[in-house]
Formats: sequence, structure tokens, C-alpha cells
Amino acid sequence: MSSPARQLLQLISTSLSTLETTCAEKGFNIPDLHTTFDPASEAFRNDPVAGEAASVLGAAALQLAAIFIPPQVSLYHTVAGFMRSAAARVCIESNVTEILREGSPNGVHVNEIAAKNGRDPQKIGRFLRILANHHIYREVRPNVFTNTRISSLLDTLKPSAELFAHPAQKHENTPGLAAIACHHLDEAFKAAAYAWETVSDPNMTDATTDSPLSRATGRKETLWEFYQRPENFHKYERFNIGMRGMRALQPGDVGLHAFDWKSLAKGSVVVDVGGGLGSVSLPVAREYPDLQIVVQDLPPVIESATKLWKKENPDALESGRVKLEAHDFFKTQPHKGADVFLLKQILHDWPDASCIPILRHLREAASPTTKLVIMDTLIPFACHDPAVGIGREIPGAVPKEASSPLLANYGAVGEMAYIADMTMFFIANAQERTVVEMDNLLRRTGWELTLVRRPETGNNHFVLSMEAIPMEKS
Ligand SMILES: C[S@@+](CC[C@H](N)C(=O)[O-])C[C@H]1O[C@@H](n2cnc3c(N)ncnc32)[C@H](O)[C@@H]1O
Repeated sequence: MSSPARQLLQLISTSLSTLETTCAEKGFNIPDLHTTFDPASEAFRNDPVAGEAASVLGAAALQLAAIFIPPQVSLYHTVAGFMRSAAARVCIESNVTEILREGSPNGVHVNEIAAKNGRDPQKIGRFLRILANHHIYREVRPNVFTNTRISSLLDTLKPSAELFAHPAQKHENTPGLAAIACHHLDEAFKAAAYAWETVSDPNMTDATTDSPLSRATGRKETLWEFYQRPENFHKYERFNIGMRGMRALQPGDVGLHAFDWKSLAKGSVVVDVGGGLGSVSLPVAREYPDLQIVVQDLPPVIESATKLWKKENPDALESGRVKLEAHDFFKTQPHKGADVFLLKQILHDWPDASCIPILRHLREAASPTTKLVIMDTLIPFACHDPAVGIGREIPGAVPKEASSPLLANYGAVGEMAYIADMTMFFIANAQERTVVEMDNLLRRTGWELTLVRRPETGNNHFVLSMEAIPMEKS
């Protein structure tokens, strides 16, 4: 039997061959770390063979690194992770990625970066260098940096002069990934610093107002109350733009694959509950113009959504086939007997005690044929899942697992699921759920989980979709 390191090396070698052959056959490019990110360069991940090979390759490479990097250095990748977070925030807020995009492709000197963003050149160089160690930016010559495929994800695609002239509008009309990164590096980062103080407090409860964010701000309020305070409203807008930016973190257009939309009859009613700006409803409305869609959210979000829809799909609003509606999901649902109630990344924002009324209001409004579609993360174990706990067969309930010596969940390749889970704790005292936890929650509120739709590539637990139907009332 060869050593674990040899087995991992073998997995890397065979996966790379599979990836190269599949990409050559199907016309995909293998990404180049030194070129700019482009969604098309991620296309290969939607191919089951190429996507699986890339996941195995990444998981094996990370595990091999854990064997050979000195353990104290590996430990400090985590212990000092906050330093990289802080460096990333400085670079995003001071528009470094945009400055590098506009500069020479051979690199931009820190003095030139500083001349544009007004920061200290030496400090900017130090922040860029710690990120360059992780291939976010690249130091091509001493103190001269370029973007990489990873840092270019942070590009708002706006001229830097416009960003400096209108800093408050930085994220408006952008792809949104910089916006969601700023949300994590601001609200979530500051809250995270209080995780221990929160969990070690003997008076801590399961209420959403008992979050580390509340402790950081000194106010017992929900995330949404925090956002609706006038001084934080720009953060709410940034968060909403960021929710659309999440698409860049997911393969393809997940909303279109979340449900068999074409199975719905003409005129069927879909209610996107807590739909935000319409990250799912926008593509679904475009692709399935025969559906009646209602996007519900809190009044300030509906105001922002109206502006966006008027720009992106004015016909849908004018014809009345899409309605943007202020509605509090803790109150009675007005659309009785809707064909689909959609909850995308809503339940993960709330502890169970708050999810129960949200789900019960939908159950009360449901007809016997209503489908509840939930898009959220399902947390896999970091070990083999023995598939016990649900007590009945639900297609897709158990994730595809990687084989030994890899971690069954493909390790940090699938880390976005766990990042989402931690974020929910920090900002809302909430959580992503395992499939058993989700099933229990649904059954307590009169819903029966019938299907888990997982993307075909092996490592994807992050924002998948589930279907539930009303349980007969006993
Ligand atoms: C994580 S975001 C998800 C947005 C959208 N579903 C998406 O995936 O893009 C949660 C949404 O819930 C909304 N929300 C929070 N409390 C609400 C309430 N009581 N009633 C309705 N919407 C609410 C927020 O404004 C926000 O848009």
C-alpha cells in the first residue's frame, strides 16, 4: 500500500489527465491563474466529469499541502486568517483591483497605486504581499503588483476615477461580488470577533437578537433592524447587491435549475418570499414569461428592487405578470394556494424558533398541490455520512462523497457551505442545517421534504434546492 502522500499525488495526476482530456474534447479552457476571471472560464465545472476531476484535484492538493507545510504554518493560516481578511478589506475599499486593471499588464508599482488611492504606498505593498502569498494578487517585481484570476473577481468593472468621485455608489450596477465580500469583511468580520464572548455568556439565548453582531454593536436587534437604521442603510443596499453577486460563487444560474419551472402550467403563481432584488425571479421571469411571479420583501428592499426591475425587465412589471410587494413573512401570507412558494436563503437567516412562524404562514396559505421550494445550503459532515436520521428515502438527501484518503466532503474545496454557516451564526445567531435538521424543521411546520436537488458536480452543497409538499393535517 503506498503512502497517503503518494495516493494523493496519484489522484492529482489522474484527475489532471481526466480534466485535460475532457476540456480538450468539449472545448473548455483550463483556467489560468494569471488571467482575468471570466464566468465563461468556469464553464468546465458544469460538466460532471471535468467538475468532479477539478474537485478531486483541489481536495487532494490541499490535503497534500497539509501534510508537507509545517504544522505551525498550517495552523497560522487559520489563526491569522483575520489578517488576510483585513488586508483584503483595505484593498477592496481603496479600489486596488480597479487600479491594477487600468495599469500596465506588466504590473503597477505601489507608488503609482498610492498616487491614485491616496494611501501609504508601503502599507499598500504589505497588504498586497500577504495576499500574493495566497495567489490573490501577484508581485511580479519588487513592489510591483498585478491582478490574478482571484483578485479580478473583486473588480466592480467601473473606472477607478468614478469610484473615487462617487464612493457611496461604488457597488451600484456592478456584478456584486465585491459587494458581498465587503459585507463579509465588515458586518460579519466585526461580529466574528465576538463569537467566543457570545457563546460563553451564560445568559445567551437562541434568539436572533443574541448574535455576535448584536454584541459587537451593543444593540439587541435583528440583522434587519440593524440594516434599517439610517446610518446602516448603505450597508443594506450593499448586501442586496451582494446577494445577486452570489451568482458568481455558484455554478451556472442556480435559480433556473432549482425547480422544474417548465412543469408549471401557464399562469401558475410563484411567490418569491423574502426575494430580495429578485436574484432567482429575474432569470425565471425572463426564461418563463408565462408565469405570474410575486417578489415579496421588506419595503426598502422592494423600493430598490423596483428600480432594478424597471431597468432589467420593465415589461414584466408593466404587464403585471411580475409584482413587487412589501410583505413581512412573519405575517399571514396573502397569496393563498400559490403553486410555488420559494424561500431562497431565508431559513438560514433565522434560528428554528423564528423559522417556525415563517413556514407555518406558508403552510396555512398552501393548497394541497402547492410546492415549497427551499434554496439553501445543506451542511455535510466532514466524514462519511451513514445516512441515518431521516428514517425514509428522500432522493438526493445524501451527498456524493469523495473516496478515501480524501475527506468525504472534499474538504476545503466545498468550504463555502461552512463559511455560510459561520456567517449566519455571526450576524443572526442562525445556521445552515444538515438534511436531518431541515427535515425536522419542515415536519414541525406541516411540510414534508420530498426531494433534494444537488448539482451534478461532487462537492456542491452550497445553495442547492429542496422541494417539500404540505403534509396532511392530522
Ligand atoms: C439572505 S437575503 C435573501 C434574498 C433573496 N431571497 C436572494 O436569495 O437573493 C434575505 C432577505 O430576507 C429579507 N427579509 C428579512 N426579514 C424579512 C421579513 N420579516 N419579511 C420579508 N422579508 C424579510 C431581507 O430584506 C433580505 O432581502
